[in-house]
Amino acid sequence: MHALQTKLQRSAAATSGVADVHASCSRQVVLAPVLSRASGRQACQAARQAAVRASGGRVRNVVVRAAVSGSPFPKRNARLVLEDGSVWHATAFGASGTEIGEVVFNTSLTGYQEIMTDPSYKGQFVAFTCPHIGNVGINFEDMESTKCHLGAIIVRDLSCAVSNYRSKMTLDEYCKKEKVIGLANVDTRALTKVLRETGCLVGVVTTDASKSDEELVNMAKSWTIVGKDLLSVVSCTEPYEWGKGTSDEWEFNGRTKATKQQGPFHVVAYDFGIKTNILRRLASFGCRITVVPATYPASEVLKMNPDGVFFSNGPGDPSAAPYAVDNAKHILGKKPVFGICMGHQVLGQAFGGKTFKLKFGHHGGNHPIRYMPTGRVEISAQNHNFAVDPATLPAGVEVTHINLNDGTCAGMVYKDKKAMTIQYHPEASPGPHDADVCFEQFVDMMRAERVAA
Ligand SMILES: NC(=O)CC[C@H](N)C(=O)O
Repeated sequence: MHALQTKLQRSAAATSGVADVHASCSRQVVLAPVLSRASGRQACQAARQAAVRASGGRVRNVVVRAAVSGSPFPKRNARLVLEDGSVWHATAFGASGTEIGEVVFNTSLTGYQEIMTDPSYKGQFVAFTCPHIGNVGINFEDMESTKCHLGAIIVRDLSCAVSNYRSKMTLDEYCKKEKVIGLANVDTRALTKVLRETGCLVGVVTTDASKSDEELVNMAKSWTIVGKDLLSVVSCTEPYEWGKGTSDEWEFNGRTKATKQQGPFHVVAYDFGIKTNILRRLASFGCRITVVPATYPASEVLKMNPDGVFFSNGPGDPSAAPYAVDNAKHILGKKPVFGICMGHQVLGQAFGGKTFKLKFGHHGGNHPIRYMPTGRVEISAQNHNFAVDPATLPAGVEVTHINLNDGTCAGMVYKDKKAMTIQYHPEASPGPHDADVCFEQFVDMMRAERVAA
């Protein structure tokens, strides 16, 4: 029996390319650890065929199971150490090393890839409340930027089998490629409860066993995201043109056609860490976009005489990039402007308002927003830790959108200055489409300006 087991093991290992196939106590059961290169199903199928062949027909009903516990990825230990002194032990995947960042939790059920490639997460670690992450792998179409800017991801259960027709690599492989540290087997529900109680905390993740917990706590205590200019870190360095819209399956409301016919509208977009789907949606609504670096002088933007200027999403503290606020002040009133997320905060400051840090921010795909002029409620995709304080805004600025979870300002219109802003993500990536209409409103502003001129 032992000999047969060994034979089964060896042949299954050789055929399936699995390094360490082993039989369990029942000789018909072969465990096939899922290699990152082969999908779980492929590895199991190959192991089954090889085992049947090797038994010379004696064992027909070979049961192959993907060996889930520990073996799909060589087990490496990791820790997340928070500034409150707590130590969270984890299994590492992705890159090795030590990183520091602010820990936020994201409640989206889908879209981990879009979240990971959103440059607004620079300086942060994302803990996913969705307990199962990695199941659809990574594809090449849903990237929100060319790289991963966040410092680490923290998950409850890393899916070892990938099942999606577009998947090109596993999450583990992607994290290795992008040098992002992954932490699995963390009780993300407990972690989220801590962050909700105490507010956002700075943390250190490490795969380095030589560092003491105390050393890591001190590291976490000595760092803050407040006051750090991260816009210029993630921004493009040279201007570039963008004209490609989203694919046809995005035309769910038939609205882009009408605006397209009135275009093209030339938009200059400040890249504070712009998400690609914002550019695609603007293009779908008939815009030709010139993307410029975060520090690009407003005078140069105005020289291009665009129809409108867009201020993008971006990471970190809006008060740490005074140059962006100065540029916005220079442009305000001269051209129709639209700001999303960081762009909303930068414009809020340019209007004369102040921003402040929320306790644990908004990160998810299910935040209800009320559009005040009509009372319509939108479900929105959100990712921000700072907010505009409406009490500091001058007369003339209308708060048009309210986050119904906590009543914070989620959108503004400053009619006299031809400005509109929203604090969340109408590009729906990841998230619902409810706010897509914002792009149309921006185009309407630009058209009205053309007519008036
Ligand atoms: N998505 C964004 O633009 C985020 C804005 C800003 N970094 C914040 O945390 O509030």
